[in-house]
Amino acid sequence: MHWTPEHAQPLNQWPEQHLDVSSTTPSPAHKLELPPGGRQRCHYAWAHDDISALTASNLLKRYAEKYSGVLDSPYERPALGGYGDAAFLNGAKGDPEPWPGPEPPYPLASLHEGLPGTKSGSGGGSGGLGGSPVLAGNLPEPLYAGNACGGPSAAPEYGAGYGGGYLAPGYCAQTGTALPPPPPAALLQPPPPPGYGPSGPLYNYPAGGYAAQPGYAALPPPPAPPPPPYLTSGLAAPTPLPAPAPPRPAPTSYSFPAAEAGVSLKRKAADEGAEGRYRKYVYEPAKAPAADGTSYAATDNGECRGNGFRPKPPGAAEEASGKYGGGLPLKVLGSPVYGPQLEPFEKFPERAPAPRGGFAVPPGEPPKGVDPGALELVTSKMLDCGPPVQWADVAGQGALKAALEEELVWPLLRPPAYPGSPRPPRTVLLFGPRGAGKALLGRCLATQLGATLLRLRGATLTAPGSAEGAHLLQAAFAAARCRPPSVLLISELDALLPARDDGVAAAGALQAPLLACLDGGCGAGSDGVLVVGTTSRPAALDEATRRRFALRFYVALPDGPARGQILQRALAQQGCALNERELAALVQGTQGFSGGELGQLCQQAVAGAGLPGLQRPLSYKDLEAALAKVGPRASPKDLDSYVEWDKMYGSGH
Ligand SMILES: Nc1ncnc2c1ncn2[C@@H]1O[C@H](COP(=O)(O)OP(=O)(O)OP(=O)(O)O)[C@@H](O)[C@H]1O
Ligand SMILES: [Mg+2]
Repeated sequence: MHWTPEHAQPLNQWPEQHLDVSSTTPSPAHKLELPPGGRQRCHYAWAHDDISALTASNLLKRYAEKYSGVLDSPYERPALGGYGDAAFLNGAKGDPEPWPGPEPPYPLASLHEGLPGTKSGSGGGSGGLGGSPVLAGNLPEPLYAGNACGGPSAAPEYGAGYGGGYLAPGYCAQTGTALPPPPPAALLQPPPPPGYGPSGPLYNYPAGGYAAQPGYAALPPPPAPPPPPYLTSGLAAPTPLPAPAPPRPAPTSYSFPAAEAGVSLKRKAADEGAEGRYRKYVYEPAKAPAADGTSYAATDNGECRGNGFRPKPPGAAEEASGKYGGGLPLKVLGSPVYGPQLEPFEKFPERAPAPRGGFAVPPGEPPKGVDPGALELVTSKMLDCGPPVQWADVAGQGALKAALEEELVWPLLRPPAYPGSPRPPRTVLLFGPRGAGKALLGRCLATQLGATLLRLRGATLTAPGSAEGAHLLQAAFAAARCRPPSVLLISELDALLPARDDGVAAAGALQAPLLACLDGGCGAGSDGVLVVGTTSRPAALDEATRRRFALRFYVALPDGPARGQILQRALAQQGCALNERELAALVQGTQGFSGGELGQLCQQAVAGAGLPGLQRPLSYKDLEAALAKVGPRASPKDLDSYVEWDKMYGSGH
């Protein structure tokens, strides 16, 4: 058949002039899946009118020579009638059946071979997608793992720089090197007929393309570039890309970001810190105190002119020993402090707890109405001289730590902006599951405020009966008030209140003295005293008690990374170091555990291993065995109730 220019009529006249071609070779841009059912005469729309007649006839001749065998290939093709002409010829209009069954589409490359930009000689490995972006767009992803050409719409041989010309397999955009400017697309590829845009499938291949075809898996290496004659003259043949890198093996191990080298996380944290709310909390090792010692005004005797809370005096040595009877401070006991958190948290210059013993009630008149014996008891038994707790010692809880710092610590440390300016909050309620870290955060607040910490437990106060308990409570508030700054941490606050669920007043309910002290009774003014109440039963608090706490924060269970950090630290204390895969499995297996329960798990593992004195480090098996005995206490229903309570009464964060 001789192609003549009138064949290349504008497409809108095409229906009147469709062509009967003796050759069954489709124009490359209109390569159709020949319908199954044997050899058929096909009608093709030739719609390009830009290549010269000579070129076209050369092309035709070549196609005819090269592809005359195609129709003898073994694939069964459905009868052409299976696709209405309109459907067949205007694939975008019709919706022909997707190619049936597993039968693979015949190897495309052999059909595209000999096309401009393709290699000469025998059909190379398939997988080269025809140049037509639409054709390519609907076929399986190119099988090259490292295909530099992007998704399926770009032929895996050349990048877009070639405008999707007919490309032999194996050429990819030289992303690094500049390709010669692409030849005018019209030269390389006849424009698709109207209605076939790159977006609309020209041939309605199944959207997901075809399943990877057998035999396609191991593609032969990309063939050599086609000799120049097949490329529009003047274009240098693109240099072949090196064989694509083999796909990377899936990562076998799980690495806790916080467990990574602090540097990388710090860099990451710094990046994360660059924007967003936690900008100022980018984790940094403690900085040396500023030359003048503090970043806020302090009276000459080192007392902070703020709200009675005192910054750490410049250069004050960290108290070496702590509540652990001369043991190493908390930080040293475990593995190095938690690596920078996932939500990094800036540390204030590390603060030492108030000097030990400095809490003795000043000589002279004990505060009025306070039982001296109780006072003595409180200051000796309830004073917490534990090691300082820095923000980084609390794993996870990034948002909560930010809220505590911004809404509590800073306002308390900052001197009043002006006389009569609103007083910062002096009471905060931390609620959440047992062992979630509420008391730990209370201790952290005392460290950040440079305050002395007095710890009370609701159960301890109610045990000796309400009268005794009331004296202890009043003495605690009085002691805190006569030695500011101090933090009064009252755990299990709910134990002080009448048990609301059964309506019967709990023995020793101390609600009245509690509310009186929270209202400023029990001793001198409450400047310089922060009361931190914690409870795992917030619903037991009645409205009167709830309202006494200006801030109420939910302390949730640790998430995966936080659990990993707590486990790593607890295991380090047992001389146990799991590999990342084991650690990941353990983190996965301790979903719903609180920090306290993770600690119990490790202790159970030690006990279970029957290792008096730990002759050998704990193994993963010991921990697995312990998992059978220690489980999370908080049920999903409990967790939901915390979230509900937080929504209703929480300060949010
Ligand atoms: N986020 C955390 N990071 C590090 N350690 C934690 C964390 N949460 C809990 N722990 C550890 O778990 C143990 C229990 O923590 P804590 O006493 O603060 O829990 P709690 O919420 O006060 O429990 P309860 O409700 O029983 O009083 C402590 O040893 C603490 O160090
Ligand atoms: Mg507690």
